[in-house]
Amino acid sequence: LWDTYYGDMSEDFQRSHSSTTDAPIQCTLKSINYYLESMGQSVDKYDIPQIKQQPLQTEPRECREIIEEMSVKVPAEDVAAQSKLNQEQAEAYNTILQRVNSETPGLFFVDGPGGTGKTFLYRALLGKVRSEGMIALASATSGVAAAILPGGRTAHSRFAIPLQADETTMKNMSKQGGGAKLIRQAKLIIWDETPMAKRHIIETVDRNFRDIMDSDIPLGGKVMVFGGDFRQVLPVVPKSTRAETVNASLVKSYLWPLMEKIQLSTNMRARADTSFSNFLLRVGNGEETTIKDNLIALAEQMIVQQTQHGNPEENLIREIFPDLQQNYRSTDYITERIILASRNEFVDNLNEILIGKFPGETKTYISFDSAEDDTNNYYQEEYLNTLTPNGLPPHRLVLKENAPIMLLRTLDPSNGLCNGTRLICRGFDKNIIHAEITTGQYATKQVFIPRIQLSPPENEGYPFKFIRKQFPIRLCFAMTKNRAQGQTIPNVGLYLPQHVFSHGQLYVALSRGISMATTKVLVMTEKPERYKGTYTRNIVYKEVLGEI
Ligand SMILES: Nc1ncnc2c1ncn2[C@@H]1O[C@H](COP(=O)(O)OP(=O)(O)OP(=O)(O)O)[C@@H](O)[C@H]1O
Repeated sequence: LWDTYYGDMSEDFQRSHSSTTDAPIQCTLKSINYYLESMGQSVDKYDIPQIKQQPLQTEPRECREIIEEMSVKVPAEDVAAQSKLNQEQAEAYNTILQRVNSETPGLFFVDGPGGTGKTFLYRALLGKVRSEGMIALASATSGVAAAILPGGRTAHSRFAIPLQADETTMKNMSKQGGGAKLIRQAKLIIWDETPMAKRHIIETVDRNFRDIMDSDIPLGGKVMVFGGDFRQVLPVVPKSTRAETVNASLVKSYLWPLMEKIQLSTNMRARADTSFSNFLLRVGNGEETTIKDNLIALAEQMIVQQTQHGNPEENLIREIFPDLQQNYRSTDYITERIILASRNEFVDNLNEILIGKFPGETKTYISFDSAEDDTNNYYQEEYLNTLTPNGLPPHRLVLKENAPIMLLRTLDPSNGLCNGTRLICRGFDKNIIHAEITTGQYATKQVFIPRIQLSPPENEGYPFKFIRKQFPIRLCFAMTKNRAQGQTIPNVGLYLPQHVFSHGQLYVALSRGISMATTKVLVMTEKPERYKGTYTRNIVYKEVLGEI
């Protein structure tokens, strides 16, 4: 890639440094390194020319990590948030800030059901600490949750966590490097969505912080705020049993009893509809009355009625995307609604119906698929085209201008392009798609998405290395429930052709919404005999919640 694209990548630098041959190379390498570092990588890991060390300067230059952190802007709304905190949030805010100001260790876990304002609290804290000239680090388990926090990074890139961390993983960050210096200087560190991370990962960070801080105190004695909601998605352990999932959870870590628990309980998202927020809490805690097999009743107001004729999906689509033909150009209309389903095949089907209804000219991008090391040509391209492994875009990507899409890879986290970021298509070129970010702090930012090579995760179980060259995006009128975690979406449709099958799925989906009136559920499973009303399954691993 370096040899092929050096000419293009260095064009600007060649113009401004025409007198030397080395300067354009060094500038190009530094510019590539800038992007690699934001993804926890660096040029020295690749077999290309290397960045030369600068001759010693009289004034020692601050490292990139600290310069970058000190330049994170504090949004005015985060400063304003400090005066809007509800009583529970204000108590949490004061307790945490007291530790920051007195420079005493603090190991907290902010627990609160979806919508209780955990993110709101983090943003108020980050705003306060940063506006006083101190360093506060924001991280989250997923890219989307990280992108909601100003200066947020995924915990993996922020703490340089190896992909395969386990009980024995020790050092992941050099003690002398910029990352370690940043940790030492940080007065506050936030890690949102911790319940989604495997405990081994958090324990690896603990070992590393102790090493960096030369301290035996948990997390090196930093003021560390973990937070999240165990009622929502737990760590994903492929093909695991319930006991294995529970064992991978933070509640089973030696760190858990050491954390000071802070509880938030007022649902700020659905504060205008208390019967909805109380219902959500009962669903999340597994306290909603069941009739049998974990079946719970849903309020009639939320049910999408099925007519005898026609597609049931059509009724759900009409409820969530009313008057699509008149509203499709409105960014607010598109971002304020979503249909959630549990499986990719359901999501694909709904997206296909909706893009068909969406006004405008169709643009289709066909992927180029190949199987690496398939010297005998066992796997024909036509066969590869039919595969759509988890997390990969389809072979035929059908789009329209103004249609909603979701990014499937982290391309540039410092500019809001994370795995899971929602966008709207604005224009199409042969090898580039012009889009606008619609979620998080980068909303309204115009970006370009390139066509890239993608492979499924190794545990997808293909006997060959599958490579698809395609734009790393999917349509996003509908998406899987787990992807919606952390987001507030005013009009939520829930598509249930079958019952949910794992912990927290029903709750994550329902708790994205703000009221019963704007949350619609299409239940297509058989009605239980002798019971009136509509029922669906709610699965809650109470053994995890019991530890809180
Ligand atoms: N004190 C507050 N005043 C006004 N609005 C608030 C307050 N706290 C939270 N909100 C609003 O309530 C909604 C939900 O808050 P937030 O996203 O912070 O909840 P959360 O606990 O992080 O939810 P989830 O677990 O689903 O990610 C947001 O729209 C947020 O702006």
